[in-house]
Amino acid sequence: MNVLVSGGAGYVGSHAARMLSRAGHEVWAYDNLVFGHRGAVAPGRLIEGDLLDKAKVVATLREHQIDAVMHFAAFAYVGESVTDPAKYYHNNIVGTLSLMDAMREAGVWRIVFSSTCATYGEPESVPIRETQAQNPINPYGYTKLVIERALSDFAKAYGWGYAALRYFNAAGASTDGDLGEDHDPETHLIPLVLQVALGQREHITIFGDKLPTPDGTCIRDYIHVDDLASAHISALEKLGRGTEFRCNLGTGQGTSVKEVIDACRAITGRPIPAVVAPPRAGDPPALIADAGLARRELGWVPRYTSITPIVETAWKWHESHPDGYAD
Ligand SMILES: NC(=O)c1ccc[n+]([C@@H]2O[C@H](COP(=O)([O-])OP(=O)(O)OC[C@H]3O[C@@H](n4cnc5c(N)ncnc54)[C@H](O)[C@@H]3O)[C@@H](O)[C@H]2O)c1
Ligand SMILES: O=c1ccn([C@@H]2O[C@H](COP(=O)(O)OP(=O)(O)O[C@H]3O[C@H](CO)[C@H](O)[C@H](O)[C@H]3O)[C@@H](O)[C@H]2O)c(=O)[nH]1
Repeated sequence: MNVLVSGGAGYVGSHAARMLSRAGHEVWAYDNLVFGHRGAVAPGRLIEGDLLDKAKVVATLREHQIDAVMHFAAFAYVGESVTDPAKYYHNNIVGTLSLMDAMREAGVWRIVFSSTCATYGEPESVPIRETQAQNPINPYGYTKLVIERALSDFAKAYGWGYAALRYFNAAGASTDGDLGEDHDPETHLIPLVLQVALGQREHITIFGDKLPTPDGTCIRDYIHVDDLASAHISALEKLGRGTEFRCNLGTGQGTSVKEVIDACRAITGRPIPAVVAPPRAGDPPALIADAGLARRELGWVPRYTSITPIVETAWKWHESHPDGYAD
């Protein structure tokens, strides 16, 4: 297929674009480079543009005879979405609806969408199944839920085929160390811990150590970025007219903040000072996917099921790219 990857110069999108291309698809990344990196995209495959520039999206879809869109482009800082919700509603909802209008105009009806476990809000129980209620507790999660709903309506009314993939915590980097996580500002746990290992930060702050978990720190389900990418390709290949597919992408394994830090100490061999601070507002103590549906429906099996190999790939990237893509 000819695939347009929105946000293809970003962290998850760049890994997916490369895997798509290696699987034999023709791939173009569409990114405004607000957070993306030129160096994360194969030469000649980056189209610089904004989701909100509908005319440019339509022209791009037509010029490259696009069959499907993988839609990663969004803003994704949970905290900022609370303090500046307008920015999130505008980019993640208006921007995505503009992309969807452009797809209709160009006759493109297949889309794989980056959703999030943040659409569940405070989980009713853990592990989280797709049947749980979705009650997001921040604007970021709500913007993603709105698009899930819009996609469902488009599937019913216009015969679109879509997959909304609810990632848990994306982590790790490509095994060859060429692609990795480079966010500015960085807020995610693993890159922050590895920046401490590199001497770029003095310590890692643990947000709470008296939570109702076995070691008192937050538990998350870390899913390798290449496993996310392979799930996207499996989902894409499954889309027919009217297909509606919504599923979690996680390993089903929980890892605590302390366990992540210990894994980073063991892998880097460097001391990583940690300081305990109060819990971060809105952080549920434990988020773990029930990952059964993706396995059953997509035949998808994550390659990375424990934190050690995930951190090993992340360390390979951070050690060889201490300044990220340096662009
Ligand atoms: N990283 C995670 O743990 C995680 C978890 C759940 C869901 N997600 C979702 O996955 C997707 C990718 O996340 P990421 O971590 O790779 O983020 P990222 O910021 O690295 O990538 C997003 C890319 O989209 C681009 N972009 C943003 N707005 C755009 C616009 N209006 N027009 C064109 N390009 C635009 C940015 O420049 C960036 O390159 C996001 O939709 C995010 O909400 C991420
Ligand atoms: O300096 C830090 C940073 C994080 N944490 C903890 O580490 C865990 C992971 O935090 P991240 O910020 O790496 O990830 P989140 O779980 O907050 O966020 C992820 O899940 C969200 C849904 O809740 C969104 O989908 C978001 O895009 C995605 O990165 C959390 O328990 C957090 O409290 C720390 O202790 N110290």
